[in-house]
Amino acid sequence: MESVVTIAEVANYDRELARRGETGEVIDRVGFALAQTAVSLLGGSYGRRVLIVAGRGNNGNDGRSMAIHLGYLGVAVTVVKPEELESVLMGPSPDLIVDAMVGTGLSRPFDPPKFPEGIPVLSIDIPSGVGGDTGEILGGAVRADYTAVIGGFKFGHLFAPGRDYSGQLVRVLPTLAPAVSQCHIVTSRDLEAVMPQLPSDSHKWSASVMVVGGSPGMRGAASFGSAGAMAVGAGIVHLVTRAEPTEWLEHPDEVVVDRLESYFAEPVVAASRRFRAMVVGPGLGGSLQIGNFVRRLLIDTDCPVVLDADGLTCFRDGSNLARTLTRRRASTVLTPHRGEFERVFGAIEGSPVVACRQAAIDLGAVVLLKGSPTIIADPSGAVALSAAGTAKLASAGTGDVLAGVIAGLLAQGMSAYEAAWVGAYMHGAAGAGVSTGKVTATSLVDAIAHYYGGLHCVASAQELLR
Ligand SMILES: NC(=O)C1=CN([C@@H]2O[C@H](COP(=O)(O)OP(=O)(O)OC[C@H]3O[C@@H](n4cnc5c(N)ncnc54)[C@H](O)[C@@H]3O)[C@@H](O)[C@H]2O)[C@@H](O)CC1
Repeated sequence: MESVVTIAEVANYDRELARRGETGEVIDRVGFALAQTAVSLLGGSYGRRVLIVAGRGNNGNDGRSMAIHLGYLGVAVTVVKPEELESVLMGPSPDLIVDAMVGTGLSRPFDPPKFPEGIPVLSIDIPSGVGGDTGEILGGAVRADYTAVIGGFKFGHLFAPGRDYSGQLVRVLPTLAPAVSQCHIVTSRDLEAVMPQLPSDSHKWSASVMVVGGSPGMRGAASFGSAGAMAVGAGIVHLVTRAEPTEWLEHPDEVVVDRLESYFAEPVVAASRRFRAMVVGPGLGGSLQIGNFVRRLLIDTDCPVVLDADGLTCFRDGSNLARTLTRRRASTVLTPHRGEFERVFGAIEGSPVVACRQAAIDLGAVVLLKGSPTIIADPSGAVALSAAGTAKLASAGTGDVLAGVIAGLLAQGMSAYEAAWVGAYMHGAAGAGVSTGKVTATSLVDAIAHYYGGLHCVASAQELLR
């Protein structure tokens, strides 16, 4: 996984470089790498003009170092302070403008100078004016066509609106990142490394999933949860539901439907002993009686649970949920979208990463906050971000599919944290690959099955070669 660093981590790292007397040497390496990046963007150096707008801190120093290396490469470079920009723009037009005004040291609202239209802009590290920890714009910000990310990604590259100001991200010296980072962005390579391998003598109960959801008139959500689990290799899925039998006539035969006669938890707890993972909540409804039913399931069952939708929001405050989860004997993954998260934990002020991590620590459970990117927090403090996906995924039933996918992976023995970040990435990447205008839950299930199949082949081949 690629690391994502906080501004405090970068500042500590920079202080450590200064203490060791290595700042100058590092800035020289950064300048060299930035010059190479610019030349590659310009398609050469001969006859190219670059204008660098440099501030007073190390972001500006990166720009000044870049200027020296561009000069060695034969590029005509001009370095100006932000306040001098207007006067140099009277002369010949540059082929590239470099924004080296403020990087991670942004400390007050920024007033961006006006750049001429039609000339590409490369920001160093992060566009000036974008908050590194949140992606918020402080005052105004530079709209970059490219951002040369130095060392680790910053949250501001990944969260809107900063993401939309960053343009195309280009990595520069990726190893130049603080070793302490607890946050990573998931890539497809990470999935190949952790795909579960079921033993050759496995049978359908080796990866069995129970979905508890659906209610009269609310059949779809639980059905999509079941299909999601099947798509990633669950051997058998039992759906336990209060929905009317007539609502199941068109249900796929692979899923066994068990009718729940009342919201009395004991029979479900007894039946759950045969299963390796559960999804609790999609389409279940939100009455007090259902709240008590869900609480009993969480306390009395022994297999990992994905708590989704109504299963989550029947806990109207986080402390009640925390009390219940401290009595659980197995792992739990919570999968709220922002509205559900705020209903249970209160409004998110500032960084959603900080809020999600705190919720995971407080609950001792994995919390997956759906969004762009999706944040997956482990109680240890580790955080993964999944930026895979597309706005087309915002359609009814896709969240239920995700809950089922995570349960399918849990049933194959993955840890709660791994199953959550793998599930989130697979869900987003498969959805992005759907070629139709809108991703329906049904088309998403097919795409995930296809994606999972491809990954599984790679993982099996690697296993054979070991
Ligand atoms: N580990 C890393 O990631 C490394 C980072 N380096 C660079 O160092 C940068 C951080 O350097 P600094 O900590 O010196 O901080 P910056 O250079 O990003 O910003 C600090 C300077 O900007 C001014 N400033 C702050 N807010 C402003 C605003 N709104 N309007 C105008 N001026 C403003 C401050 O007065 C100060 O002069 C990174 O973004 C990166 O470019 C590299 O040079 C070395 C390694």
